[in-house]
Amino acid sequence: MLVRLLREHLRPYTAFIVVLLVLQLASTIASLFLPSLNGRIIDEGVALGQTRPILELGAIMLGVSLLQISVTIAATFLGSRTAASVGRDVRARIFDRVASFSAQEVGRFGPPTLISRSTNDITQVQTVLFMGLTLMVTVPIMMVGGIVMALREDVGLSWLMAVAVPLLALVVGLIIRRMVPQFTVMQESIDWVNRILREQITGIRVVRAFVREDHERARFAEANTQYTGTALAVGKLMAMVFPLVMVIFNASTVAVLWFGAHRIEDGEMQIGALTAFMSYLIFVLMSVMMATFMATMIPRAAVSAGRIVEVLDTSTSVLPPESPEQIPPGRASVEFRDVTFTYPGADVPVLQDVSFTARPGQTTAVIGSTGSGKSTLLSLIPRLYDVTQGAVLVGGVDVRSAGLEEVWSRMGLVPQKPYLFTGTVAENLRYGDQDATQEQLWDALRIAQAADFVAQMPEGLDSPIAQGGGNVSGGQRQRLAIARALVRRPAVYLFDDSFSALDLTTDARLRAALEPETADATVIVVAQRVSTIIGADQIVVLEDGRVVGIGTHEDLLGDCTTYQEIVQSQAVAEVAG
Ligand SMILES: Nc1ncnc2c1ncn2[C@@H]1O[C@H](COP(=O)(O)OP(=O)(O)OP(=O)(O)O)[C@@H](O)[C@H]1O
Repeated sequence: MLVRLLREHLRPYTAFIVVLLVLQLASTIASLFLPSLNGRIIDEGVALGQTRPILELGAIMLGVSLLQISVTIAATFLGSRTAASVGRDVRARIFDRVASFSAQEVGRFGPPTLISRSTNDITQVQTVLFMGLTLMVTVPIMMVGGIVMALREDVGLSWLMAVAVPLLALVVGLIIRRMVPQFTVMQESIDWVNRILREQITGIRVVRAFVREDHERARFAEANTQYTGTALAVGKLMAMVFPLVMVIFNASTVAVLWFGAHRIEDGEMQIGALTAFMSYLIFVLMSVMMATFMATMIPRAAVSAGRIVEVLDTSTSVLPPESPEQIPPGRASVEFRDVTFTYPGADVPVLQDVSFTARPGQTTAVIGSTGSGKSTLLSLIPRLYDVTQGAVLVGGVDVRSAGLEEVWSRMGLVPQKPYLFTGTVAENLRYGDQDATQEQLWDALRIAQAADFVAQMPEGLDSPIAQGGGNVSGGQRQRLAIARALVRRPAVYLFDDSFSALDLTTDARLRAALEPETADATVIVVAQRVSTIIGADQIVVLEDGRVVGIGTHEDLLGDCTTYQEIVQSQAVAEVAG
């Protein structure tokens, strides 16, 4: 998955990568030359007391070092730029993909994991890519070049290389093998801590109201302790790596000095060659270490790449038609034709054989006990889900045959849990229509019975709205969401239990103000309260996903037992209240 993801996203940066590889090649070759030059300065200059070779070779060394430094800087810059660009591209693709998802796909993944996949997982891949781009050439050339150059200096000491390199690879490899499973546990622990934290922050009022703070604190402490424990275990292993590596490095240096000194004594080697050999040995050991570290990061990044590709490979179940049909402009009826709907993975349909027509200029109400399928019914109209059987028609056109944008642009949806975005009141209202004037915004607010409280806000229309609408009350949020739908002036209004958080008087005033505004539109209202829908032109009564009655309030009182029961239960509740 990692290879596939990178192959797909690195293609636009091929030229960068070629330049980067050339730069790295130059940098590594330059690095490999330095110890040899240093050795020659010692042997040809210092040992013989000659200043000229020292100056000449010193100047070459300086030049090579400057070249090496500049190409390394350029290579690192290019590497980090390419990795950051790939990260940006993958993030953008995930965003586009998630934006195309229907409620079904969002529900399948869940918002938290979609967020962590587009942040944390991409960072993992980006880090490995950066390391790969900067080490890909350096490590193998350094390793092979280091061995070749060391052998060129002295073949007699090569057995030291044959011992030190595998020993280091073995030691680091063993420690890292123990670390990798801990990394997985650590990732899970972070998820756990995040999950509890998120729940506590969003549910803080419930936690306080039910005096569950101690319980929640204990729950968090448990997750926090596991995370800390894992981090400590990883830390201990990390702490072992450095001293062990240093022991191997130092022991190798001592061995080189010891055996090299004997060879110098026997006249088989020169001091400069010994220094160069030592440097090459360190080069090789360093590259082995880097390669091993890289090898540990790849499995983590591969898991992340798998999670990213899973999102990118998921197609929306709500597909746009190949040649969209046009919904006739102007007024548009909404027709349910023998609609059956089953949620993905569920055995039983939530809606069965639902048929009715909501006409322009009329208000159609949908009522039923909780869980009877009212919200589901509404969600089929703007294609948040597609019907399992039957069809939903808007303006006589099956919503699956019309363009998605066109279907959405004809609807003004006020969801059961309205969501407001971070920004100002005006910005939120203009979600309905970007070009709406201040006048139009105030009109919509007046109809939605929201003008008074917006006028009282310190900055009126420019007052800030917190994420999700956290700084306004539930009822105010509902009214702002209604105003947002009104600003759009759609052909079809869908109100999903949108009046439930309003007191009876505001509810009545709002409905009265809405009536002239929505006179030409098709209005579908889902409601729990009979008083909200009593004047509707048509009431559809749902029970367990089936239509058990259609008619006006009076008709249904006469012939629909379920409706009579609902009316009766609410009357009893009112009397009791
Ligand atoms: N995303 C989902 N996946 C699976 N089942 C779901 C999903 N959403 C709702 N359901 C189920 O579908 C049924 C109908 O739910 P729906 O929200 O449409 O009812 P409702 O009549 O609007 O209820 P309420 O008045 O409480 O809002 C319920 O039994 C619910 O458990």
